Amino acid sequence: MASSPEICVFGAGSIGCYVGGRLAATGTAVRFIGRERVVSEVRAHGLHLTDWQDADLKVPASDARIDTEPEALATADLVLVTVKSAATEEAGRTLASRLKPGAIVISFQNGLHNAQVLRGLLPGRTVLTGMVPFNVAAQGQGHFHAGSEGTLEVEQHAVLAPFVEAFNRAGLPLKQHTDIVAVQWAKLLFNLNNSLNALADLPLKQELSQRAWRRCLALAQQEALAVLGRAGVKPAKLTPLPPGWIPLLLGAPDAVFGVLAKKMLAIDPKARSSMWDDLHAGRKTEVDYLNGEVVRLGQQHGVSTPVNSRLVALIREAEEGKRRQWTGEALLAELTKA
Ligand SMILES: NC(=O)C1=CN([C@@H]2O[C@H](COP(=O)(O)OP(=O)(O)OC[C@H]3O[C@@H](n4cnc5c(N)ncnc54)[C@H](OP(=O)(O)O)[C@@H]3O)[C@@H](O)[C@H]2O)C=CC1
Ligand SMILES: CC(C)(CO)C(=O)C(=O)O
Repeated sequence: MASSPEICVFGAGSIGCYVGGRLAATGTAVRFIGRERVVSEVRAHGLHLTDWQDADLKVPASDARIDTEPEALATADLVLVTVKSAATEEAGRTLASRLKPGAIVISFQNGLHNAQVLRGLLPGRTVLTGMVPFNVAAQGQGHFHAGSEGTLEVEQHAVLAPFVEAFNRAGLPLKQHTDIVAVQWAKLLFNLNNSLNALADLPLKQELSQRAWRRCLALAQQEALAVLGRAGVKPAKLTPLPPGWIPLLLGAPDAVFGVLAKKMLAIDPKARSSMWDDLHAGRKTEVDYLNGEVVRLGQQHGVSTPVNSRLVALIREAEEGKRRQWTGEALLAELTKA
């Protein structure tokens, strides 16, 4: 490896442009592979990366190395896979014939099995699971804004050593974990809100400020926690409260929640879930990889999961263009009769 490593982002969208953009803006050699729409946007405007605190970084268009062709994979020391879950298999096939010897891969995706899918297609390679806790919204003209807090997490491994400094410089330190499955499940418990946020058609802050929507999330999480309990999986504690207590907090009246859960509501007022982004753009969502995982694990362990099953069905309906206008109260009634 050259003294300063080269990083390639595969799937230049919200997460890829934000994480890769911050690395590029702070002196790391980063190349991006994405679709034509994003490629022409970044070639025209460069990248502008901001966050909910005071980060404000830029990569001028002349320095933004982005292409639709995957040539950059041949020289990368580290590849960050940031496509949506349904695109992971195709990504793996593209990486397989192009990665240089010794290149490592991190899946910075939601869901549970993306790294496993990549490993299956990349035998002999080191593929690590990563987790992005914060929200990133594409604002247009190459501007990507992180609207909530959190630290990048990744499966602990010695191969990460040459890259640690680059992530530190970017202000995105990598927190390494020995039990990444527990971290993934803890994140998935939060991602059960992605489907609710998409059905609510509201910014996250507004949705989570309403008790009825929070009670829907509490139902989905309680169901998931029961399944995890039966399966013997203990989700990691990513917040001051352990995962088992969060449904209780979610059920609190608005005024109490506003005081006790200040951090949970510290979200950019315009931020929405990545599943809302997908529905809004007419794309298939990741619901099968989120609520669908609860349903599958429930089936394996004989635990019924009517709430998450119903949410999967409602999102599938919305994907097919049969989107209903839900209030939190109406959805809560629908889920409690499930
Ligand atoms: N956005 C967020 O706030 C967060 C997202 N996540 C997770 O991170 C992952 C990425 O999400 P996000 O950044 O929002 O997704 P985006 O859809 O914004 O970005 C992914 C990009 O990759 C492109 N892509 C897919 N396949 C290829 C390919 N073969 N070659 C080139 N480009 C490709 C997609 O194009 P196309 O659409 O045409 O396929 C899309 O432009 C997901 O798993 C998501 O759940 C995690 C935390 C927060
Ligand atoms: C950060 C969070 C939980 C909400 O934006 C997310 O992971 C997503 O939108 O997919």
